Amino acid sequence: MSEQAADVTRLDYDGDDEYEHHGGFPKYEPVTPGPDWARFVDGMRTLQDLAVSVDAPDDVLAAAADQVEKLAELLGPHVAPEGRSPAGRTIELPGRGSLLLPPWNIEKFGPDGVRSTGMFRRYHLGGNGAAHGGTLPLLFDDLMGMIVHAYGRPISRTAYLHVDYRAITPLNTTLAIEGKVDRVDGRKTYITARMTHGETLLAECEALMLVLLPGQP
Ligand SMILES: CCCCCCCC/C=C\CCCCCCCC(=O)SCCNC(=O)CCNC(=O)[C@H](O)C(C)(C)COP(=O)(O)OP(=O)(O)OC[C@H]1O[C@@H](n2cnc3c(N)ncnc32)[C@H](O)[C@@H]1OP(=O)(O)O
Repeated sequence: MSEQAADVTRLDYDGDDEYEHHGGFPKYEPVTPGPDWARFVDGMRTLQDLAVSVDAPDDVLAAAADQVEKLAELLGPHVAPEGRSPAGRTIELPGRGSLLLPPWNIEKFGPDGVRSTGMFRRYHLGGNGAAHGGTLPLLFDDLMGMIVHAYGRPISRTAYLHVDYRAITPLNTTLAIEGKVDRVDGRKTYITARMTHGETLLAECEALMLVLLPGQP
C-alpha cells in the first residue's frame, strides 16, 4: 500500500450518510480470516490454472475427479449468503480472496484514484499466449467499483464500460491498472482507467457508473 492510500476497509468513507443509500445491496464488511483461508484460495488458484492446462491420462483424471467430488462434499454444507463468505472481502489477499477476480493487489486507494498491480496466469489465457479479452473488462469493472467507493460515492452500477485494447496483454508478468474519477454529474460518475506493462499501454477504459436509487437492485 502506498502512503497515499486511504483505508480500503473504511466502507463508511468520510462518514457520509449518503453511503447508506446503496440500493438493495447488502452492506459488505471487510474480514481478516485465519491463514488457512489464504492457503485455500491460493491452492484453488493453482487448481484453476491446472484445470485449464492439463492433458492427463484417464486414470489420473479419474483420481482427480474423485478428489474434487470429495472436496465439494466437504465444503457444500458451509455455503453462506452473499456478503458472508470471506471471498471478495479479504482486502489483503490478491483479488480480495475471490477466485472470480484475477490475483491483483490494491496499491493505492483514495479519492484521487485506485491503482492495483498483478498478473494474468494460465487460467486467464485467451489465445497465442495472451490474456483472454474478457478478463480485462472484468478487472476494469471491479476497479471502477473501487474507484467510486474510494471517491466517497455510494455503491454504483456500471451503466457502460468501454475498453480499447491497445496491445496484447501478456501472462505471468506484473502489470498495473490505474484509474480515477473524471467528473460527477448527479447520479453519474465518469471514470477513466488504463492498464500498462512497464511503459507499454495495454488497454484504456472509460466507464459510467450510476448511483443506485433507494431499493434499486
Ligand atoms: C467488503 C469489503 C470490500 C471492500 C472493498 C473495497 C470496496 C469495493 C467496492 C466495490 C468493489 C466491487 C464493485 C464491483 C462493481 C461492479 C459493478 C457492476 O458490475 S454492476 C453490474 C453491471 N451493471 C448492471 O448490471 C447495470 C444494469 N443496468 C441497470 O441496472 C440500470 O440500467 C442502471 C441502474 C445502470 C440505470 O438505470 P436507472 O433507471 O436507474 O437510470 P436511467 O434513468 O436509465 O439513467 C440515469 C442517467 O444515466 C444515463 N445512462 C444510463 N445508462 C446509460 C448508458 N449506458 N450510456 C449513457 N448514459 C446512460 C441516462 O441517460 C440518464 O441520464 P440523465 O439523468 O437523463 O442525464
